Amino acid sequence: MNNETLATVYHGIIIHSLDIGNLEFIRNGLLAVHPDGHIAFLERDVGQLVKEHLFIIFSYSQVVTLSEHQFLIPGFIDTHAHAPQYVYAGTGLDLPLLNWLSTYTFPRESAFSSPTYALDVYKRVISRFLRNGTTTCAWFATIHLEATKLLVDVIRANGQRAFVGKVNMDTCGPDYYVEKIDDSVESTRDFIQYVLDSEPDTSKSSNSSNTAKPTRLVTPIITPRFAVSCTAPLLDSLSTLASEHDLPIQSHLSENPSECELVQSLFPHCRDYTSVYDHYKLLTPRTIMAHGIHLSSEEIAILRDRGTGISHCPNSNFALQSGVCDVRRLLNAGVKVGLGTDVAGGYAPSILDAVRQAMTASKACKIQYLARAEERVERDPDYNVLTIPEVFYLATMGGAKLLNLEDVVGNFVPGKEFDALLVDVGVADGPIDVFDHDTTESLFEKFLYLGDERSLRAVWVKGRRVAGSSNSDEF
Ligand SMILES: O=c1[nH]c(=O)c2nc[nH]c2[nH]1
Ligand SMILES: [Zn+2]
Repeated sequence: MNNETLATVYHGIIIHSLDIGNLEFIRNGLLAVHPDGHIAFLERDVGQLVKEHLFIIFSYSQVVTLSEHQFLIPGFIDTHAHAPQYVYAGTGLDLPLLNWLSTYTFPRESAFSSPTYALDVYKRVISRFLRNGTTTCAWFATIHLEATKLLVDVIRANGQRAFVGKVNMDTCGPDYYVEKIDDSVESTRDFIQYVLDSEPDTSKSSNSSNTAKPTRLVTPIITPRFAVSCTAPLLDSLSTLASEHDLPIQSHLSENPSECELVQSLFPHCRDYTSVYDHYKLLTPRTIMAHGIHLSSEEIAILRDRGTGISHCPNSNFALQSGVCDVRRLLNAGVKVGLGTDVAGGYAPSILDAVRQAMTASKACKIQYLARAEERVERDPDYNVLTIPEVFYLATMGGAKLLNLEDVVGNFVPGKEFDALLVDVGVADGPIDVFDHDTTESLFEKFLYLGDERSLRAVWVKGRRVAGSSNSDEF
């Protein structure tokens, strides 16, 4: 029997979110992964007898016993990132959104007309995100069909779970980076077919036992860049495409005050920015809107009623001086929220960074609230800063819910697929020092604030090891 046909049983500390604010620490857990990548069972507090005889009880499985400074957590979910923008991540953060787009973004994205260039960049960005523990990502590509197909190929070859969108933009762009509406729609249609045909949905034919329904690893996603860059007929055609193929949708919403004013002037018949997308039937339970910083209460109510969620991208919001998104307000209103890196408006290719900056953004909201209480009083007079369990939830289960993958990934409920990270806070020459007073809880918190790719010994998607700092024989 070779390793591929064996179940794997992990024994040790397992940490995951059952719900927002309900973080479960399992100290003496057993988690079994079926060879097809599904979680077969999760046992809490296994007895001494089982612990001592693991290798006999599970003689038909590989048994992995974690050390005291290691723990398993669900893989991170990045709900918003731009793959081509990785080439200038960490540069060009001196301008606000609209100037930033025309000065840095459009020139760089236009270079993806070259498939060879695209292939080289896409290999590097996917590998970088996987090493940082991003097991699922919602990607924006560029307007180029061939390059976007290559992004799908690279993602599949590297084993990431992903949503990939060919970007649509037929107006308000520079001459060198704008599409004709018919080309935009036709190439999107071609792209959808490419992704669907090259990975048939196995959910109808599977007879795999004890598992949730199998899902595709890469899903096409309809991607109008934002309301500024799409004409009304293009928005119409894209919503038709999404409903014809029952596909998710992603875009940007209410990121920057000048952008909001521009949208209002381009769509004077709509009451506000959110209503533009609503008018063109682009707000569905499968829509992910990045940012949502400057929303009125009415706009938030529309999002909640449509089941549309927000990808919170705090690094980008600070870096492009866009504003501070009040996540507590969105959560209180019942809007779904996940975290996004928004590379390269955000400079860091890591959801650990998004966790940290989400904490800082929440504290900035509180500070703002304290300083200007009379203006914000009707928002939430008892403003509560986000907690570690809440932000970890946003990085895992919250992202899964936003992407409608909550039955597939996000935590370790049996039947879900094993997308996971093996964290080692004691790794030699790593970013974390462990002291005698440390507890499992404090080490988990240190990992969230101080950890980096060295702390991730193994990264799995659907049970397949796709990255990690240990050599692959070890895990
Ligand atoms: O952060 C952002 N990045 C982008 O590429 C973009 N395009 C429109 N709006 C945007 N916001
Ligand atoms: Zn973005």
